[in-house]
Amino acid sequence: MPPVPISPVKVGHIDDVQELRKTKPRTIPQRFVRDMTERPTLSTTPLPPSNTHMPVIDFSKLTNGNKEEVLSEIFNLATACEEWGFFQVINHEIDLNLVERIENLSREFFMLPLEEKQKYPMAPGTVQGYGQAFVFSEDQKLDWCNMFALGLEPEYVRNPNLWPKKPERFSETVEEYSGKIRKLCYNLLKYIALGLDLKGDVFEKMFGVSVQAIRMNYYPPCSRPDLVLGLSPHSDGSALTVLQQAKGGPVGLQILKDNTWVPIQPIPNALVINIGDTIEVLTNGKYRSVEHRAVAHEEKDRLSIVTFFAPSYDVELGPMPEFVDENHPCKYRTYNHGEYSKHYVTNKLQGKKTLDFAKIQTKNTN
Ligand SMILES: COC(=O)C(/C=C/C1=C(C)CCCC1(C)C)=C/O[C@H]1C=C(C)C(=O)O1
Ligand SMILES: O=C(O)CCC(=O)C(=O)O
Ligand SMILES: [Fe+2]
Repeated sequence: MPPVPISPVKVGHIDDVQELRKTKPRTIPQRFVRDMTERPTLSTTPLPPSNTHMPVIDFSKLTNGNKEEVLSEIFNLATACEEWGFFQVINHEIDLNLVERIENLSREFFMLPLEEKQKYPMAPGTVQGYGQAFVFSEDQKLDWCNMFALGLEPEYVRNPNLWPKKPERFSETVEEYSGKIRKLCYNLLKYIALGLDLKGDVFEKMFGVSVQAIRMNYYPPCSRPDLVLGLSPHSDGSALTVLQQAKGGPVGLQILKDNTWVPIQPIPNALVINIGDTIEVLTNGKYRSVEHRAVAHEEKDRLSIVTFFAPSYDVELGPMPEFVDENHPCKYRTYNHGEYSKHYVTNKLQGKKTLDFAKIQTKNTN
């Protein structure tokens, strides 16, 4: 009898992008070359700042402002969530030394020899460890990116075998950083709730022990950034995502706004926050998770550190009654978040397609 395959997912050979880059290939391997319709726009003519500068939220005004400042910043936050689905947070109260340490350690991790990183392999069809996530077939195009991801909270999403021993203090720093980001997420959810005229603790109570995961994305330079994508277009399956872009990197994040891919100019020391699919469902689409992607750069590498913050897997979710009435019919069914997570991580990143899982299909009457 032939041996039983360990994983039914056949992904073919996945080149390690950093190693590939070292060989300075004259042509980009076909598996990374996108079809014409998917290739990125790397416009050299700058868009007006009103398009590329996503809203900025001053967190210190929310936590320490006078009554007027608090109310006005909650209003700005609500507008950012409704009109952009993305915003940058300044004065977030996370020690800049910690922000710098996690950045340096992440970079040191990616700079380790391949054999060291491969001690923590991302098995085909899974999302934790070192490798490339969301690849499910041999003919799927690959992203110009190496990833390292870890489940953090609750205990049931952790895989202790994937926590690296090198660089020194990496794991402790991930724990320290993630504790602070968790607090920031709970705080942001409180102000998002208040901006929606809900009780401040509604999401914290609803989410149970929230799921949290971290992913470091390393995008090496690419001789033909016009042919590849750093990260395929997707929305995040989380409630909130927190993105830290390493200092000195090129513009890489693009968000789909009014059908145009808009490059986002990083603000030094700010964190980028985006609304995930969970908040879209809970608000019945009032706040939407926005499709985004990353592009590569010809000369510069780029590093991003991403936290996904979501409800516990046992939570049942659906649109909250406050957002459903005769003018706003219910757009999503009620489902279990654990099942949504499973669906999300077992499908390739493809715009907002994953959310079809929850959408109530409306009949086409034409
Ligand atoms: C692009 O999105 C992701 O990589 C991602 C993965 C997160 C996860 C891990 C890296 C390990 C632990 C499980 C978990 C699925 C959270 C996105 O996370 C989103 C997607 C869902 C669903 C979610 O809850 O967060
Ligand atoms: O690197 C980036 O800017 C985007 C990362 C991202 O969207 C993700 O990891 O989900
Ligand atoms: Fe994302």
